[in-house]
Amino acid sequence: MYLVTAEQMRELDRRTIEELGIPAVALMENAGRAIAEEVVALCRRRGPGGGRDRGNRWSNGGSSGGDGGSGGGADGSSNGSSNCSSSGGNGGNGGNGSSNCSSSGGNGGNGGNGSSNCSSSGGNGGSGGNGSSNCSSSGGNRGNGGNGSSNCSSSGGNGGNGVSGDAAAAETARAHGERAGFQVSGDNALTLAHADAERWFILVGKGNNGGDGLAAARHLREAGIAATLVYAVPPESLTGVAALQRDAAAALGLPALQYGRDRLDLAEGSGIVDALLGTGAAGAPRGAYAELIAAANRSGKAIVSADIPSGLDADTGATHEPCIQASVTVCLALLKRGLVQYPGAAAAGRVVVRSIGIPSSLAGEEDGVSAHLLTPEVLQQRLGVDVTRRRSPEGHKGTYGHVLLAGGTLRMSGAGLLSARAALRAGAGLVTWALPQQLLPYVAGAAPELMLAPAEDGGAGVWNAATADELLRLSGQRDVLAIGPGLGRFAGDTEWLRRLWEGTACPLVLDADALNILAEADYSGWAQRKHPVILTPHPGEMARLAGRSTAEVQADRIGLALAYAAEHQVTLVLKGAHTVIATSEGQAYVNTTGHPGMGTGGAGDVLTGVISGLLAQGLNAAQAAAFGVYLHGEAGEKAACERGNPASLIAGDIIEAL
Ligand SMILES: NC(=O)C1=CN([C@@H]2O[C@H](COP(=O)(O)OP(=O)(O)OC[C@H]3O[C@@H](n4cnc5c(N)ncnc54)[C@H](OP(=O)(O)O)[C@@H]3O)[C@@H](O)[C@H]2O)[C@@H](O)CC1
Ligand SMILES: [K+]
Repeated sequence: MYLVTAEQMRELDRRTIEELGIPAVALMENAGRAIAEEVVALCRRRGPGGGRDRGNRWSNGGSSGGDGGSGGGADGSSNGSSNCSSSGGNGGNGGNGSSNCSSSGGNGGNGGNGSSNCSSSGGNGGSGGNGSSNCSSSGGNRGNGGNGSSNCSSSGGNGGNGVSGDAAAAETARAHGERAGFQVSGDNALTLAHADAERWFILVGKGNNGGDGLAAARHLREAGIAATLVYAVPPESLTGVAALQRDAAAALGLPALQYGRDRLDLAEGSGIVDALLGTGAAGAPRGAYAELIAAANRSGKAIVSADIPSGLDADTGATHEPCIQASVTVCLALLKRGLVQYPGAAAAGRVVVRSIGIPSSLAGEEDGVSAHLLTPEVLQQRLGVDVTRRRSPEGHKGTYGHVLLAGGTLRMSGAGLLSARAALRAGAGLVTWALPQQLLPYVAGAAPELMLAPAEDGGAGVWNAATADELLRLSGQRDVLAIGPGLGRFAGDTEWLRRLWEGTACPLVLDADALNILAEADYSGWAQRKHPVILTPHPGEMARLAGRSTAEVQADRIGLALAYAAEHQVTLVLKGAHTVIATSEGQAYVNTTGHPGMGTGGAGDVLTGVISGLLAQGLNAAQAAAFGVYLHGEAGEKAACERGNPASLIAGDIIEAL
């Protein structure tokens, strides 16, 4: 999934409108419809008078899709493309071809062959037919969809067999005197059982984001939901397509208030659509915008944001004061970078990316588009990683490479051990841990699979500058050198690192104190390396490397990581929630795996080991960094789950979950 800046999004809008000839108002119409569908989906999830429903996950695609697994488990295995979600009940079986199944309270039916959308609310979904089929069931049992194009819905009772496009079958039925069951449904995505209990305020800004909100208001009204417009500015000040939407809403008689002129209590509604500011926002919200945002947050009502939460910097994820705290953000066309970096990711709540007619293939043609959400698809298709980690039947330990790790001191021996063990679990054929000699009696046998290479330490149990010779010799027969976990600082460490940087003919992974050494050295003057370098700083280490404050690093993680990687020709792994991987060629990947329980000592050492282990197996720097981060986060999730309470997670658990 692409991640774009506001500037890149504007360019894609422009090309869609000017080069493809798709009118701006059509895009806005689609945007409004998508927002309305997500409001309806939220209303369905929480039920009448429900709570705020704040979540935090990304999903892609159709209405109400992707709210996986609250309650029953989705049984969504299907061939082809399938989105299954289940809330309270069991998701049905996805059929062949494209299938969207959602179930709320009941059992989802079986998706049929071809394109099938099945949703079930309170009852059991039936089987989708062959061909294109939309089935929904509310309160009763769903009938079976027929062949051909079929729309079936059932409310309260048992659905009959859906009318199908198979004329011959219908004719046969008539010939046998049977009366075909007949079902007509409305627009399921905009159907809400308790619509009359809902009253939404639509906060409308001056620009196109406001236009999206106005279009959404009309669609909500179609769904039977009362929608009241709240203009932040006099409606007359809207221009262009937003003004068209204003006029359409007025012609339909949608009630409209103007902030500051009319009485308004947002707490009187059941939810709020935030269409104040989008990608055209500049700086902190001003005047009526700021006051409306603060009032919306105070109201305690669910907020659905159009495109981005108003008050968020769409590029960096920084939040201005005030910034909307959304339950759901309906991100339009392509995922904005600011929605995947904290604190923006928290302000956005659950992010749903909805297509509005801007082809994502246009993004692929743009040189400037350089960031992606790190998903299994991106790993496989963009980075060419075999995510199955398949082993060759003919393979042996020599096939999977040899890691040399330099780290650990008497007081920080565990960091080296964790890193070395993680390299083994990542699949490296062999791992040699080079360590100060004094450590040997304490760690020998701690991990029998490891090879140990004691370095002369003069009895002090710490590293010294003279060990560079031994490391250079050892690295000659190894596939990767990782330096840093538990390394500590020592006299002459800058020169020591320079010799290893310049003298090793294999990829280099630098972490922890190796990064601190680098931060103090002017390493741009060191000889250029033929083999790649991966740096794995946490925000504090990144701040030292870049000569910034930690707050500055966190304020624009993607931008800074990209700039640093390009300037220093390294692959950079900027750790933290939603770790950023930036390559020297200008590609950034934002990780989607991980768990708050991973904030524990040694987790970073484990990551260094995993990345090194992957490099040893022949992955290139971008592949190893990205896949390593992904696997590390996934293992953390699994380990946190196994522990029961994430606070109990320790770094060793992550290794065991790999
Ligand atoms: N282009 C398209 O075809 C499509 C675009 N789409 C949608 O459009 C959105 C982008 O729309 P946009 O460019 O009109 O900007 P937007 O964020 O609505 O508002 C800018 C206005 O707000 C004002 N303003 C700015 N900063 C402010 C502040 N800090 N505090 C207060 N006011 C501030 C500023 O007014 P000014 O101060 O300049 O008078 C300016 O006029 C995008 O996110 C998506 O939702 C979709 O429909 C798909 C098709
Ligand atoms: K918004």
